[in-house]
Amino acid sequence: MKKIRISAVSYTNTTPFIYGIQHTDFVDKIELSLDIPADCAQKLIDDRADIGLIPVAATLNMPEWHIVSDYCIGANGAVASVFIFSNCDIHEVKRVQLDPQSRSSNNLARVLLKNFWKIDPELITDAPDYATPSDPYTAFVQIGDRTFGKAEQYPYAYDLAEEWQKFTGLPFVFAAWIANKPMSADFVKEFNKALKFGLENRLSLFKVLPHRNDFDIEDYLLNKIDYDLTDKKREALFLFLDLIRKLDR
Ligand SMILES: C=C(O[C@@H]1C=C(C(=O)O)C=C[C@H]1O)C(=O)O
Repeated sequence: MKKIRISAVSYTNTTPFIYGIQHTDFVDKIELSLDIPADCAQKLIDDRADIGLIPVAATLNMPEWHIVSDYCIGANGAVASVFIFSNCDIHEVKRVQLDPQSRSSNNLARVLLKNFWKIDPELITDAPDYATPSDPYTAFVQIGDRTFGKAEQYPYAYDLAEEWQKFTGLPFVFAAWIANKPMSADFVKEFNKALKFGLENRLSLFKVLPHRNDFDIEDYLLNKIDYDLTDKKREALFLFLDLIRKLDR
C-alpha cells in the first residue's frame, strides 16, 4: 500500500506528536518529514505531502482541505513562543518585520494591529536585518524555538495568543493537522490514537529533550501549548480566517 506522506513542524512544540507517531505501529504506514511551518504548508499545496501540521492561515490558499485530527498546536491565553518583540510600546511602532517561517502568526499580527491595537505600521517581509533591527521603532514577529528565552531581552514582548484572547475572549489555533484530500475514517482513528499516545507520554519525552536554563520546556509543553482542538478553538479558527479575509478591505 502507498504510504501516506506527512509533513510536521520541526519545532519543540511538535515533539509530543512525533514521539506518538514513532512509538506506535502507525509509523509503518506513513512517510514523515519535518519542516518549518511555511514549508509544511507549501508541501500540502503542491501535493508533495498528503497531510501536514500546517499553519491554519495557509488553508486560505488551498482549494480543498480537511481537518483530520482532534489535536492541534493551540493556546488558551499566553503561548510563550509567538511574539512581537519591540524596543518601544506597540502604539509607537512604525515598522513590523514578519517572520519568514510563519504563516499564521504573521497574519495574527496583522489582525491584531488593525483590529485590536488599531495601528497601521509598515509590514516588512524578508527584511535583511530580520530579528536584529537597529531602528528603535522597528519591531519583529517571531515564532517557535528561536523565541525561547527572548521575552526577557526586550523591553516589550507581546505574546500574540494572549493578545488574541484579550481581543476575542477565545483560545487560538496556530496549526492543525490538515489533509489536501479525504482520508479514510480508519486512518483518522489510528492517527488520533498515535498523537494521543505521544501527548500522554510527555513525561518520558522530557527525559530526552535538552534542558534550558532560560526557558521552562516542561511548562511549555504541558501548560502553554494547548493541544486539544476543542469547539472553542474551531470557532476561533474560523473567526481568524474571516478576519484575515477582511484585512485588505
Ligand atoms: C505556537 C507556535 O505555533 C506555530 C506557528 C505557526 C505560524 O505562525 O505559522 C505555525 C505552526 C506552529 O508551530 C509556535 O511554533 O511557536
